[in-house]
Amino acid sequence: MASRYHEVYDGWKRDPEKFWADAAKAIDWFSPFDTVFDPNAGVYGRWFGGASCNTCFNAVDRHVAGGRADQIALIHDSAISGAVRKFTYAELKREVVALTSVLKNRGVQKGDRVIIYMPMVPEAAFAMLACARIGAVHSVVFGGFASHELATRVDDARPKLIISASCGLEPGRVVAYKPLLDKAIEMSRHKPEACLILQRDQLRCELKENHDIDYADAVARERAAGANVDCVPVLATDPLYIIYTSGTTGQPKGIVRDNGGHMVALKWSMENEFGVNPGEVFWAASDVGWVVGHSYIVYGPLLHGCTTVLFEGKPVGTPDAGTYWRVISEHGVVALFTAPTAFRAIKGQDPKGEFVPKYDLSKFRTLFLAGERADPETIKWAEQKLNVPVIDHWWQTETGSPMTINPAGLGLLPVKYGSPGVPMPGYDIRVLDDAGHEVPRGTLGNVVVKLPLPAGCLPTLWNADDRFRQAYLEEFPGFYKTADAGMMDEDGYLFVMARTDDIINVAGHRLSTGAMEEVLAAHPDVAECAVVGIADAMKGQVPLGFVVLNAGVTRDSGTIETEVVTLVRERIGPVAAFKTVVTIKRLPKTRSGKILRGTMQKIADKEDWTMPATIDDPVILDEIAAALKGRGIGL
Ligand SMILES: CCC(=O)SCCNC(=O)CCNC(=O)[C@H](O)C(C)(C)COP(=O)(O)OP(=O)(O)OC[C@H]1O[C@@H](n2cnc3c(N)ncnc32)[C@H](O)[C@@H]1OP(=O)(O)O
Repeated sequence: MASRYHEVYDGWKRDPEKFWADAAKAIDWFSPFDTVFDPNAGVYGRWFGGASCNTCFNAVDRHVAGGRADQIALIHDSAISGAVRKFTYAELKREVVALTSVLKNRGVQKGDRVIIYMPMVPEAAFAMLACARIGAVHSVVFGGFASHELATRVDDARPKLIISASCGLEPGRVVAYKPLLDKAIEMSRHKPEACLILQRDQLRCELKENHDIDYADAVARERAAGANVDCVPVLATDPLYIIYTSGTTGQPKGIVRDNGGHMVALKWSMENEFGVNPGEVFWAASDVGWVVGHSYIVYGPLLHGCTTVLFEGKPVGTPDAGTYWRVISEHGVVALFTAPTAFRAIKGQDPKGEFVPKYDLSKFRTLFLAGERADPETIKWAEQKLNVPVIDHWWQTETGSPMTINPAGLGLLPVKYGSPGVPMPGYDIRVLDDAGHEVPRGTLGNVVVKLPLPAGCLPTLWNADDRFRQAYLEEFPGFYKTADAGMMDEDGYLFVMARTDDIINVAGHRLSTGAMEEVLAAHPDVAECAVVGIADAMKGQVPLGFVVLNAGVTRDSGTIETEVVTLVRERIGPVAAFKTVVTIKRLPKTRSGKILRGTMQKIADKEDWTMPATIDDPVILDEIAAALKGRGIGL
């Protein structure tokens, strides 16, 4: 089929308001919008001002009323425990209504915040939808974060209630969530009024009297009492959720997502970008704690009337490299969205793809990869083994849906390996030099988006308009700064090469090296430190720490390094994958005192580097190279 991409994209460019007004027809509004886009509202404008709506209504209730009551809405497939649970749209509604009633009875109202700190269980999705149903603002915190990170989010979001679970399941270990939650609440200045705890059989936990509520008991009580809570009308511009993402310091940024624009953008993307039809099975193998989980495990598929798969497992080891193919065949998945790391892991264990023919993948049409750079070898391997189009695409927590993709629903364009595709309607993507001038096609520069951002993107940061302006809008006036560096080719395909800030991407997880440095610096024996992201064949990048010890420290440096690694795991969490610290005598700096992290990374990655003209003492770089060689790095 010839691609309609150019026609659709040009149509958006000619008349953006018409484009979004047409897209908005796919959503059921309680009352219509006054303006499609109001440039004078908010920081850079707001979408669908004046409209009232409800995201839970569109994701659940309208499907029940509209003939999908008996269609499976959500499949929980736990490759770790072996359990599979399925919920029809009618059952999903019953679960969500009962939970909403629990929240309501605990005094949770429109505008209140609720933190959800849960493993990959269906109750995490119920919790998100229950908040949406009464207009409460949820903030899901990824389970791989430790107490300190959770506490930071508690203090910023100030939740009335926290919904959590007794434990999560990782391969070979049960992760006790409750002690992490209790410690976070102990550390935070803000204290939630109560915690609703889902007890899992693998590890039950003690509940605190007058504070912790048993999730199952509370929901069962409401169900027995015949609870019924209607969807509360909220403004299209009211926040649906806050999702925290790494900033350049230890203080994460609270990305705000509104109700109206978010629904419109996701519904459009499901059909036109992912090429999926209502009633089909869509699987995003990510975590509800990440934006992919919000957009493409929960909201996107449900808004579109699809069946979504919520998978608790890993691409390998649960139990083998055939797990993904088992899930696709067992549940009739038509499209899978995952991170390239997952495919590198599968390829590493099953290079010949011997597990693939063991399963019936006849319904499977498309593989989507995002979250980190997809290397061409991995894409080609997946194409060859699966015999379906493999679509790399690019977006951010901030945007909530793809900025660039090869749009399956509009008809695929030719694939260019190494490129995550072409800009989607709403995104006028430019590449600028550091002075803000557009560079010629094929030239590397700062990737930016001309304002306004489209429906579904963040309107601001939670309680931090100024930080939003400063972080995203000030450096290139009139544009949103993606903080990615890349280039656009003659055919309008984008190539994304690197970050322009201190964020690194570890297995698709966006992490701040600045936040890690704050942890290293907190060790009593550390005088100075630096963290850089170095290349890793499996995870794309991993962090590498350097520490300079305080004068007079006589303790064994190996012991201190182990303590530093433990500290990062305790403060940030296992997801940081922080495993290596090298003790050095001095850090290389410019004469003005700036640490030469870029040069250190190049030495560790054995890339070409030139002696920085402003370096204070060039000999230090030899010391670094020697220290790294001693650890088998940069050889
Ligand atoms: C497009 C917009 C975006 O970019 S949104 C972000 C998209 N990113 C993603 O969806 C993430 C994709 N990555 C993954 O799903 C995983 O990394 C995959 C590929 C499955 C590999 O998982 P895994 O083998 O656990 O490695 P990892 O690097 O993720 O984990 C490192 C350590 O953290 C742990 N961990 C992970 N998740 C949890 C959790 N929910 N609760 C507790 N612990 C967790 C892992 O067990 C691992 O621990 P350890 O160091 O091995 O002890």
